[in-house]
Amino acid sequence: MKMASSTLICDTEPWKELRAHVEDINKTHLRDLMNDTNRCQSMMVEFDGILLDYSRQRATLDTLNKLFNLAEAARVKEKIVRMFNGEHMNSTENRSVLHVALRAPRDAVINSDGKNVVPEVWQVLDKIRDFSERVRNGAWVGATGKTLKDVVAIGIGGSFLGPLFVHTALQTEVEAIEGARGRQLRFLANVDPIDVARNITGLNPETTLVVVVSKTFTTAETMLNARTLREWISSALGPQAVAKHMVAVSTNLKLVEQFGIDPNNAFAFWDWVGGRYSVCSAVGVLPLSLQYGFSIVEKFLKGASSVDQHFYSAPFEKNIPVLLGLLSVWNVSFLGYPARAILPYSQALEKLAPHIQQVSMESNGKAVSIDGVPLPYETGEIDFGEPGTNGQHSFYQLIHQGRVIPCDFIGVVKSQQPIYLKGKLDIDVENWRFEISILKDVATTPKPIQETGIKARLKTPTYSYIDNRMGGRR
Ligand SMILES: O=P(O)(O)OC[C@H]1O[C@H](O)[C@H](O)[C@@H](O)[C@@H]1O
Repeated sequence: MKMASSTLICDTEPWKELRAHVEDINKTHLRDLMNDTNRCQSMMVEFDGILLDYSRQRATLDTLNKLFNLAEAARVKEKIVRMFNGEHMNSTENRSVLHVALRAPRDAVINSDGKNVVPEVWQVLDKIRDFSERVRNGAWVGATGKTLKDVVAIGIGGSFLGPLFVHTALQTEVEAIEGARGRQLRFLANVDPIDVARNITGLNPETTLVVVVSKTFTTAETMLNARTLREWISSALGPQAVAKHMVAVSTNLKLVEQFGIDPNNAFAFWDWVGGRYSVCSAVGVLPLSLQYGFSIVEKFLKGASSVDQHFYSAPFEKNIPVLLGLLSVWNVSFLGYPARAILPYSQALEKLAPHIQQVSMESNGKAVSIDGVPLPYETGEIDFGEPGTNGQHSFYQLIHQGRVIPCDFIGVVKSQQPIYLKGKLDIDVENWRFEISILKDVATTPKPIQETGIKARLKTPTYSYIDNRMGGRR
């Protein structure tokens, strides 16, 4: 089914069918849905060590089919292809949307405006590899000849949250710990002087490298913080020290130069990268390579590229990003649940929720269609979250008491870190068991995770034990 660009999606048949279908779903109970083995087995998808189990969504296989019809009406597949082909999907700015090119293999061909952008991407990645190695092995030194062992990355929004998330996830990873030995990476985002004070406390300008990260190089908070740290360096070491102690990441190399940073020490990215999707550009790769070494960050890029390929080629029934997107639309625009809780049972994923908050809430939740027509329905969810164990002793109470909030439980099968009390189960297994036990009223018994060979599991129970109709647990 085709949709004229000015037609609102809510005027299409698939949308109307889903609207009518809400009634059917309201008559069902998750306990009964969970008794349907065929349904539950069909609602598990695995890719590259990630298992998505969405059997606890308030949805049937019929709901899914209707959502796939909606995706067809919205021409999702066609849009994915157009995006990867570098078409100007960003119609308001008339630009390509090509963050996928940032992690494409060296020999890939991805065109934007008739030019293959992959060689440029790799030129910058090679430059980062070279620069970060020189800083890390002491070939590049500060103004007084000392090795630069600490990095302060200044940036806000997309120039902050993605890199912070990955940094937090790597901090306890065994190989990354080795790469980071003797080094510190800090992030300065807030214009509040307290954030400046916190970030320079304990650092010596002589051994500190400042990375100013800003797509536009005009963001008020970032520029003020950049001037503040420029002053911190030059008042301690003299103005000529800035060249050795400050580098930049930006699409606006002219403004970088005007600020006083040598353009040779600027790491470019491109206007076809949305700020919130820029973690795989120099925005994330430079500070993270300085801290952990390029080879570790390259693994992160490879992982992202692998999910890109999955998103591009997997049929929608097996496509994890597409399924999660469609279920969000179902929950928000049809079932009327405004929020989504992101609940990783892993402290390493502590900063996932703030990152997703920007990626999701700055992208979705629009009041108008792409053609500027006001929308008569709600879009986009309110994302929030914390590591699950901590959330259990905080905001879960409200959820237990009957407010329906779709929850994404993220379990990790093998923790980055061993437990210290010998003879106990691995801590993530404990958490997973807890999750299984709280779902016991509705769950068919999941296979023990040790047997699945899966690295991570993402569950998306819409109401699970949360719904009062289940009788509640607490
Ligand atoms: O990277 P910058 O140009 O400094 O922008 C930082 C942030 O600025 C604004 O808030 C935009 O809405 C964000 O998407 C962006 O990430």
